[in-house]
Amino acid sequence: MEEETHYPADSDLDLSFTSCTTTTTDRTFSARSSLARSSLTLSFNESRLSSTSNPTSSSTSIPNLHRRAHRRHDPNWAAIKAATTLSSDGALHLRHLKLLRLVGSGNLGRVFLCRLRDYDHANFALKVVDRDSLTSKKLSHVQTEAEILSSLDHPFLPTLYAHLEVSHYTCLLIDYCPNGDLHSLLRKQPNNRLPVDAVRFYAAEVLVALEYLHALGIVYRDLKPENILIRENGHIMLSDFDLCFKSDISPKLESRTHVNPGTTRKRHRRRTCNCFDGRHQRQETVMEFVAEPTTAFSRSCVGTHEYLAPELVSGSGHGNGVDWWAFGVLIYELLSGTTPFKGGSKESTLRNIASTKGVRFYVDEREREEAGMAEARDLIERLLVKDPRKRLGCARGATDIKRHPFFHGVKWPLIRAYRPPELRGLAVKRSKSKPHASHVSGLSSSPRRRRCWWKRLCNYMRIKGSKYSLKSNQNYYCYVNNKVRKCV
Ligand SMILES: Nc1ncnc2c1ncn2[C@@H]1O[C@H](COP(=O)(O)OP(=O)(O)OP(=O)(O)O)[C@@H](O)[C@H]1O
Repeated sequence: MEEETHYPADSDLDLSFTSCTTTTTDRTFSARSSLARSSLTLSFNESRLSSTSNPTSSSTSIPNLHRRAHRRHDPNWAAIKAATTLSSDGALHLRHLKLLRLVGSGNLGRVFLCRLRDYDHANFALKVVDRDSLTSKKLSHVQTEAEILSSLDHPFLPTLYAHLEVSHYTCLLIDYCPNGDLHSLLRKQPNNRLPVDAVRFYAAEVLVALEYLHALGIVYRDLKPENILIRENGHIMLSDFDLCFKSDISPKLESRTHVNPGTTRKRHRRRTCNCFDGRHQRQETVMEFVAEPTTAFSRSCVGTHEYLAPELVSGSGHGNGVDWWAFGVLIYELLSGTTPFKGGSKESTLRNIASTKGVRFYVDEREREEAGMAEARDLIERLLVKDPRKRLGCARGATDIKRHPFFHGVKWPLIRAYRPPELRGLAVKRSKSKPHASHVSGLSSSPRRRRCWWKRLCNYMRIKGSKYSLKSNQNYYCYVNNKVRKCV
């Protein structure tokens, strides 16, 4: 079926943004919005980003992001560049876009799927905000979102292709995510929960995105599955930056000493004797880059009830620790289908968060045995520490969290190349280039799973009657090495 399209002219904005919604889209949207949890804002003394745009003037602009390193091969930029080359003033205008359908609405505005008029192969999302219908506080949220979007350059965060100020509308052109959000995806899974491997994949990507935001001094403050969108390639894109808080950061290099019994590295090495077993251990001093806004401070109570950190609920002031708390709630929800402090009402949820009671897990035996579950529970317990000073991530940020055993084996620099999980209701378009050999999950396979693979491989070799017989003291890697040597 052909999609209904509408070509907006800069002069007929009111018509363009109200006439192209189809009944189907409305149905999809209302189903999603009834389940999604809304964010709250209770501002006491907000320090907001200063606005650079003039909201009354009509203007069009394209941020100069395409010069940035990781955008060089982005086909969407190529399409935008082609469209603007033909434009008389070299800028992108609303008339260059055709709106295909409404994909969702939020507190601030509506989001449309759109394409460039003359370059049909690239999809974009256009967030349209009617400034006339917003209060001054919501207007400041729009400005915050626009400014933060324009400063981002990361694969797990949106790219702002254009920021159009036309009449009383603010339009932000960003990447379109056809796979919806993680909240809707979770609801499509058996028992509303994801397997541990899939949780590790999404958690690792969110962690890297938060690390990047924190390095820019941005505290996200609205982490929840509804704000984690899934791109066409199955990787994530954090969205919704209107509740962010920007602080000054002072990146520093910190030295950390860690004990490594089997290290062969020569750098900064010192030998110590273990008092308990008398064995020699090596102490390594590693220099680490820490760029977390650990001194950021805001008193506003913003976020979504079930994801609010205790210091947000009490209004005692907060920093980047609220994101690490929400990160713990997120992992809990992805694993169990519910949030850890959820009560019968919003008030009782807030009471549970503010109480001294710790996190409790309700998992059945089968789930308890799932490889990685124990590590996941340990990580959650360390993140959901009510005192932010003792919470994992609050002292040195993502660096400490990445080191937790739940993420053991994840090769962080290769995170973009990991194969996304295959889940019910998720249609992932595989890239032509070969993805990294291991899925994030496969890297930290349990000894039980490795034994299982090993057994299967032995059976297979027996059936094939291979001349490369496997002895029980050989492992798979020895086998592969032998085979390679013989081939040579
Ligand atoms: N880039 C995108 N691709 C696909 N869908 C999107 C995109 N951005 C937003 N959406 C969808 O549009 C809806 C509203 O978007 P968004 O949350 O950004 O609006 P908002 O006004 O900031 O909402 P909120 O009430 O959460 O502040 C959401 O359901 C979201 O899933």
